Amino acid sequence: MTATASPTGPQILRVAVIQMRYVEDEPVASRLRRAADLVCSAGDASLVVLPELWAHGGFAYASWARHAEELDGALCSELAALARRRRIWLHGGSFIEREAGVSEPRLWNTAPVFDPSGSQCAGYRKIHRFGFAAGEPRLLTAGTSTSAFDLAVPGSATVRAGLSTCYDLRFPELYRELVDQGVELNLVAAAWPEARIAHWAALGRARAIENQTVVAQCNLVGVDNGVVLGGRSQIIDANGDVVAMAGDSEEVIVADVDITALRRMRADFPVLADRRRGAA
Ligand SMILES: O=C(O)CCC(=O)C(=O)O
Repeated sequence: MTATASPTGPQILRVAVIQMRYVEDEPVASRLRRAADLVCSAGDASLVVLPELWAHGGFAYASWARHAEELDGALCSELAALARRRRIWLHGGSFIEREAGVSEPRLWNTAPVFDPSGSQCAGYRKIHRFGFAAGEPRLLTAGTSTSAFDLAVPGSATVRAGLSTCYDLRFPELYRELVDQGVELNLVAAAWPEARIAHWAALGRARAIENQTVVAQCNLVGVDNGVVLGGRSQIIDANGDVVAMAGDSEEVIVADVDITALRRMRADFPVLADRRRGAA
């Protein structure tokens, strides 16, 4: 969190969302260099978010097994070093994770998060796999647990962030679980196609409004295995207002998220307290 906060003033978290271009024939190492340059271009943002499978391809099914890495592999090590060098919280988007230490390893679509010391402070394996009978359900194992972590910066608020990936956005019950864990900020990494970009925009606002959380959605642009990726990354406040939005090219969007305003809004309009579980 960049934050300037005094004990009585607003507590502000500066969030940068890296809407990266996916280039099909680019080597993974070059994608990593470009991602690092984009992260460095995010200025003094305290939290930087990368998209889903920006290094391994959201629809590059044929090369997933070849590119898959273990949690302590080269990709995560580079991201950890980057977080440490920049002294930022870095959401690494996601990568194809290979199970360690077995002869027939499972693969997951895994989102790693690093704290400013470079330690991995959270990880999330995508629960809802996209592609129906093909794609992710055929090649990947589904995650089985939600993931949230506390972003803490001396002199400012501690904010609990929840992790989800792309297709997860269509499943509101996941976000209810996260809000029950105290989540105030949802980070969504995606490789969301242009064909359904209206859903991406609307679902992000719906998740923000119904859970009274800030939502930061980070998408790719470019073409992957014939799928045009739609961009339109957005940062939405807990009232459902879009405070930053990208277009359909590579760009970095930044917003100052006001944690004090989020808490005040929840106190003044306490919808979540009126939930009637099992009775509705
Ligand atoms: O739900 C959608 O329309 C897109 C989801 C997707 O592309 C994904 O989860 O990779």
